[in-house]
Amino acid sequence: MTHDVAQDGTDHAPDTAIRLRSVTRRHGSGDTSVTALDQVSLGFPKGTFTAVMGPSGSGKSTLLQCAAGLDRPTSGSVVVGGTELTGLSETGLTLLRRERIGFVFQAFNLLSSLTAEQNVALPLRLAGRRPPKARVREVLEQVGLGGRARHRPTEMSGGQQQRVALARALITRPEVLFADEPTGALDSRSGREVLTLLRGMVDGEGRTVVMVTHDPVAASYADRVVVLVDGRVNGELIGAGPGVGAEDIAARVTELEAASC
Ligand SMILES: Nc1ncnc2c1ncn2[C@@H]1O[C@H](COP(=O)(O)OP(=O)(O)OP(=O)(O)O)[C@@H](O)[C@H]1O
Repeated sequence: MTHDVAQDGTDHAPDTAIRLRSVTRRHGSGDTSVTALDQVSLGFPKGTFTAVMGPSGSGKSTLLQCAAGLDRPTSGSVVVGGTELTGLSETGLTLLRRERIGFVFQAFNLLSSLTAEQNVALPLRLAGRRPPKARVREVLEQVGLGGRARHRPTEMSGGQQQRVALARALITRPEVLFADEPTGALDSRSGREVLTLLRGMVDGEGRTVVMVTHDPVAASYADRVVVLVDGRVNGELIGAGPGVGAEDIAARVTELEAASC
């Protein structure tokens, strides 16, 4: 897909949620430096679900962190919904993350002293906004936890906690949802529930989801699988999509991982 990039660096591709251009992320310097991402160029079309796979240490989390404005590339550019992140101040990045991006992590990251509804309302409170009760209830219902609003994380299963984390990510109606191993700590049934919800956010609401996973079953919920090896995109499966089995994905990802050897 081609499109124009204006002189001011804004990205006018209306159908691209995130674009990475030649993104390199190096840690450290000199002989001990590690290149976590090496000239990665990728676009994530709006309303699609992408899984990022690859061996341990291949740069998957770094890719997610750079794309989400949680980490800054050493070089290259990241554009989210037309906004070039590399030019933003820390405050600008914080605001963008708060208003336009949602996150879900393997470890849920809920505050244990708060109830489900208080956890869900937190992003709005942090933004200085009064969380509308109806909206909090709506997102909790969306993830199937309408009856658990007053429960604390310790009173919920792992799958329920991850669904609270999902509701918290959705409260601001983000354009893009990033998920780093969202099912990594869950049993397979709870994992499937979370993946079905992620899929629904793409199909039902047109959101863009980017998910790091080691699990071909999780990847089988995505439209596309990007395979990273040694910080580079080694290939991708387009139209991975629902209907393509996890075994097929596992086999094709293994082939793509080996292709650099
Ligand atoms: N803060 C850091 N300082 C130094 N090296 C780092 C740092 N963060 C990541 N790295 C290195 O960058 C490379 C990519 O790490 P990253 O966590 O992105 O990989 P990953 O594919 O997500 O791995 P895993 O599947 O094991 O979670 C690895 O070699 C890692 O050791």
